[in-house]
Amino acid sequence: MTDTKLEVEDLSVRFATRDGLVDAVRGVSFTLGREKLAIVGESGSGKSTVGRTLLKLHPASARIDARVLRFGDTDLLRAGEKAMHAIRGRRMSMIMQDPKYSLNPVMRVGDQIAEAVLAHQRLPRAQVREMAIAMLEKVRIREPQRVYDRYPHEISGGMGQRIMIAMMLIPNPQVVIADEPTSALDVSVRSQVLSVLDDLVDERGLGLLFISHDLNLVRSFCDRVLVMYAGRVVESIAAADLDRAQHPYTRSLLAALPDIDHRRAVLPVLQRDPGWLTH
Ligand SMILES: Nc1ncnc2c1ncn2[C@@H]1O[C@H](COP(=O)(O)OP(=O)(O)OP(=O)(O)O)[C@@H](O)[C@H]1O
Repeated sequence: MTDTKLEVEDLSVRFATRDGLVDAVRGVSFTLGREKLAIVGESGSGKSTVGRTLLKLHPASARIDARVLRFGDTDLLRAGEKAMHAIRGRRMSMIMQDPKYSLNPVMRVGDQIAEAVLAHQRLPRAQVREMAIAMLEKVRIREPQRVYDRYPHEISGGMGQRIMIAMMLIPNPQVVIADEPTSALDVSVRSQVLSVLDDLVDERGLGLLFISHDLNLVRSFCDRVLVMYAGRVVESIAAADLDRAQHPYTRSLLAALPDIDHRRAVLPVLQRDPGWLTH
């Protein structure tokens, strides 16, 4: 791993709710360099809260504490709204699960990319169109000239997700947070989106924080894995070493994965241990 882009030390996020305080993230530490770092864990373990906190997209009810929360040379803890506005979507971007909610349904996809280009630089109309088409090619969309004129409902989920990635790339971000970017896609298009993300890390040298509940997927796609349980990182491990994971929670997640070669009459049930929180 080279050049640290994100540094997180002892991050805690607590929400004030009507039913009391919720400790969503507890003492999480990690760094992100030029790599694909996964955060895995079951629903409610705090993965998305970590991602949103880095962009300070948390609701007002959240209380954020950390010893270090740094993006490049910016101290995110002290960064005000103006500084965050300059970072969000420019230097650090987020890809959400479902592109349908992010694309404008009444605007042609090419025009949406062109608008994103124009938001960052002033260029003549024809050149903007050329750039938008080049971005579509970059995310491996075939017949980009035709796709340019389509509306979001006329394209597939996988194509929509790649269009979102194309838009996100325009300002050349250093860090991308992808929150379950492929869970709404079927398996055949999932690999197209993953290979586009893979190229970005290789070619542009960006850092990818890949949030997922799918241990099998991150095992083959990511370089390192943080396993979260009830707000804590219980294990941090190279993806290639997952089979040698030490923590009982990681081991039970692995044991619960379906195995096509060994059918089981009874599916394993994950047995929880209160001691996991103190490991
Ligand atoms: N705005 C909020 N107000 C109150 N509690 C919240 C808020 N956002 C998240 N939480 C709580 O924080 C905890 C962590 O939620 P988070 O969404 O980060 O988990 P997750 O691991 O990303 O789950 P999922 O995979 O379902 O998205 C949960 O208990 C959730 O209910």
